Amino acid sequence: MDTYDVIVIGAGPVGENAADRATRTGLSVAVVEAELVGGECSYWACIPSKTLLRPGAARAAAAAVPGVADPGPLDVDAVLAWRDERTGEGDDSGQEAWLDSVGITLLRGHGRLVGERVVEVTPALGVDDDADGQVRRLTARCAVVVATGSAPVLPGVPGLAEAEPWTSREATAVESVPDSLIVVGGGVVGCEMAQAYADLGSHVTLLARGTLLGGAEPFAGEAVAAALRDAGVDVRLGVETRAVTRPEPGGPVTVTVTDTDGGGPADVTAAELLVATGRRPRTGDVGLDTVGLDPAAALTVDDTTAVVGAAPDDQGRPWLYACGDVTGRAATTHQGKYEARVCGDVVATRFGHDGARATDVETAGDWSRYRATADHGARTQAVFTRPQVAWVGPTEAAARAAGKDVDVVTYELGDVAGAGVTSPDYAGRAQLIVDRERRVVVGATFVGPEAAEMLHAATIAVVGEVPLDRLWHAVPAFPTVSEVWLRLAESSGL
Ligand SMILES: Cc1cc2nc3c(=O)[nH]c(=O)nc-3n(C[C@H](O)[C@H](O)[C@H](O)COP(=O)(O)OP(=O)(O)OC[C@H]3O[C@@H](n4cnc5c(N)ncnc54)[C@H](O)[C@@H]3O)c2cc1C
Ligand SMILES: NC(=O)c1ccc[n+]([C@@H]2O[C@H](COP(=O)([O-])OP(=O)(O)OC[C@H]3O[C@@H](n4cnc5c(N)ncnc54)[C@H](O)[C@@H]3O)[C@@H](O)[C@H]2O)c1
Repeated sequence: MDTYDVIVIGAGPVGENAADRATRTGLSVAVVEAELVGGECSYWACIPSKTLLRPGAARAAAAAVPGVADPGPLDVDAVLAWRDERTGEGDDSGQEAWLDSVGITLLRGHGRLVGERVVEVTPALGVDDDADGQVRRLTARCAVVVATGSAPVLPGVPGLAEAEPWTSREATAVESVPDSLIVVGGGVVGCEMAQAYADLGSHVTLLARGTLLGGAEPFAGEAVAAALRDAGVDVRLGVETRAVTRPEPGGPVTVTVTDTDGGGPADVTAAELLVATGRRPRTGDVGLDTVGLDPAAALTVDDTTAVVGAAPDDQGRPWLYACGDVTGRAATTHQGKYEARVCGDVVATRFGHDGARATDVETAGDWSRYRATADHGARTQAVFTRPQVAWVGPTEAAARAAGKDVDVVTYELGDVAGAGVTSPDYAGRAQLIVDRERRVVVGATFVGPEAAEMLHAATIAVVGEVPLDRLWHAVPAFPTVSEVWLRLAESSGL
């Protein structure tokens, strides 16, 4: 039996980071990966989707400025080639070399708990495993970290599974762009992919059962819906998908919808269908039942990333940890990697060779490196549509639902001097949610060109709980769009 101090199941961005931090006090760490080191994010999610979106954004930015020649349509082959270059065409040898360089052992195969601190690795389909097809048993002296990510959810619509729709994997790995595409789901994947495929020349129909980007402020989804329509996307809000038919495999596909208020039915036909109706934590085949946990549920963790409900080791220390999509806390790479840094540091300190510091974890405060506190009030998200949407902390509705007494301050980005010199038709909106009593920013949303780049200032204000009176002294440069901070402060009474 192979023994390591720490075993991480899943070498996505989150597992890699947890493993890296856990090595820092001298612990030996192995990661088990069933597919590609780098996970969903590197090959089928963040990186390919952003490379598919960036050329359209760059073209639009150029077209919005007087004096720049019409950039014309995108060169689709060149866009796909850039996507391939950025994703390494599914070659993870670079990431494998990085693991090696930081002293982490990679074991290829499917990892599954078979008891307390014992992990079985079985050969995974299509993976060149390290044990010649043999099952290996590994023991963790200290801790096991589950970082197995999430998988797309297909709703139980009649005919949908038989139609073999795309999930985000097929949409981001596409080799030729279909003439027309139906997207079911108005969340982040649905909106970003509708944008990308419209940019790439496909006729896109976006079917959303509610509004767009339901997790964001309503004005954000409204702005994205309007802009997608301007870009030629047929955006249908408030429609329920009832049935799907695809008579010939690979042939045209028809989706039957009804209005959620009772209208319809109506048919929409296209060359391809993408289903983007959410993801669920990948917990089903990780052996959670062998350690007394529910394999059908997300792995609930406390702020040290220890799994809630797992029995501690014989010294009373938590041995099972989880971070990233599998916890159901947040489903973004940056938030997952933040949890991974906390997880790795907790494990390294609790079990590391400098045992004298182990109590640091127990005595640490909320904003120490040993607590994933930002997961609660300071989660960030950026959506790379046009306009971009970026937010930190709760929306106004979520803040009020949580019983917070807040003021809401908004300002149109187009009215800021920096906007006028960025492009003549620059438009967007910034909104702050301000705790009325403490006069600190608890949430912020930006909608507009490159809004994602404006987010971090707000994140610092929220995490730092910077009072508005002090923010007043953070002077934005002229003429930048960030001058909106000054206008927002004025609007809040300064
Ligand atoms: C289309 C799309 C675009 C996205 N764009 C962004 C973006 O721009 N920015 C952003 O922050 N987030 C984005 N996300 C979300 C982001 O991809 C995820 O939050 C992130 O990948 C989560 O990382 P993870 O390591 O938890 O999981 P994953 O990236 O899913 O990695 C988990 C790894 O575990 C492996 N694994 C699973 N089970 C086992 C097992 N039993 N044994 C061994 N290995 C196993 C998997 O093979 C995988 O490599 C996007 C998601 C999608 C779908
Ligand atoms: N830029 C980014 O950070 C980025 C990009 C893409 C994805 N992601 C992450 O990936 C995760 C998954 O994205 P997603 O868009 O699949 O999920 P999501 O939860 O953001 O959106 C799913 C959408 O599908 C709708 N839906 C659910 N069931 C449906 C049904 N039966 N019929 C029609 N619509 C239905 C929901 O109402 C919702 O609007 C998100 O949590 C997101 O954080 C992040």
